Amino acid sequence: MNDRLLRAARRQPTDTTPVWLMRQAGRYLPEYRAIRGNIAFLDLCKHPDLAAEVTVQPITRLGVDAAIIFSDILIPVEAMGIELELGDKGPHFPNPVRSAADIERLGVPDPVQGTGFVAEAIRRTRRALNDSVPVIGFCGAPFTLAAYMVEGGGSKSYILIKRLLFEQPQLVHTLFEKLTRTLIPYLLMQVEAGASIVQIFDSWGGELSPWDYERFCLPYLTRMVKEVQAKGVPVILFGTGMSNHLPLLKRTGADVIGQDWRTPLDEARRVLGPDVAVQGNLDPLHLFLPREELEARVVDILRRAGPVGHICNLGHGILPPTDPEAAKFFVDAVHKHGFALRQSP
Ligand SMILES: Cc1c2[nH]c(c1CCC(=O)O)Cc1[nH]c(c(CCC(=O)O)c1C)Cc1[nH]c(c(CCC(=O)O)c1C)Cc1[nH]c(c(C)c1CCC(=O)O)C2
Repeated sequence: MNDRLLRAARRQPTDTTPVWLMRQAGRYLPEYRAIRGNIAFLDLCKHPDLAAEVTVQPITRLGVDAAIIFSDILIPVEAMGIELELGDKGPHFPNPVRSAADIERLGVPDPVQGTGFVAEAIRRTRRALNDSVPVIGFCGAPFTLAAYMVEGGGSKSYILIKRLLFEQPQLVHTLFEKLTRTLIPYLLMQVEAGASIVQIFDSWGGELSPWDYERFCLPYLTRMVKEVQAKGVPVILFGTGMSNHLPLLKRTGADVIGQDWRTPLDEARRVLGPDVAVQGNLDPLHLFLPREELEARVVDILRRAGPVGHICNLGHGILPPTDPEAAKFFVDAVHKHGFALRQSP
């Protein structure tokens, strides 16, 4: 198996820098759009054969060093018994979670009964890949998931979830506790099915001050990280807008801390110290730069990160209008300059 990504996560030497792209299976790929043209997004997630097929698409086309299972962070939330719609405008919960009774009604699903199709997609993906690259499992973090559940969908201001947090903190702790008791077995099911590493997406965690993040999020994240690591599997923790939260993220014990493009990786390293790996962090919009400028950004990222303990990636998900050739150029440039960096560090 190409184990560059797993070695980098454990800060072991590699021949070059491993790379994958958040949202690497998605609408920028014509072969994804061809399948998605005939099936709704949630149905695609729940159809293990097709989910495995789209998971493998970017491996074949881009030559990335890992597959991330095709699914969504909201899949286990739906299994808690709340109606979820995923339309053109993003996720929508027609009956958002706003009261004690709403939280009381949520279940803690058995992972196989509620979301067994994810495990099946992982098994089929591993077979299709013939174990050529590792499979990344994932879930959302309690705050990011709760933000969708309480707001009823995406948000710009996060007023409802933050008001609930500050006006009725005990309610939010009850919700986070239920989410954590759902997410830990969900991640362990993915590990059991063949995920070799997992990523926790706290995409909107940067909306909270470090003070609130420490009190409301850290205890749950730390539990999730510990339980996965107890199975011998490394954990990547990713968030955006969290330059000032890095000391907290480090305290979760995660093996890898994912960075968006706002934090230069040498600065992240200065704060995080030598015993944590970093992931990132090209601005997804940089894939629209002329090729030689894109290449210069890659060289800069690799130099700042150094040769050990770096998984290269975008700073957030790849955007639908991106040219797949630009994504391929990015992956090739990381591999080429990653080799060169190790010849003359
Ligand atoms: C916040 C979040 C969500 N989902 C996810 C996050 C965290 C990552 C991040 O911060 O971006 C995680 C996610 N969503 C998807 C994956 C698949 C794996 C991958 O290739 O990275 C992963 C890891 C597929 C998807 N999830 C979604 C799509 C688009 C669905 C389609 O085909 O129409 C895909 C490929 C839908 C989705 N799902 C979500 C949103 C906001 C949207 C709509 C945005 C959009 O339309 O691009 C919630």
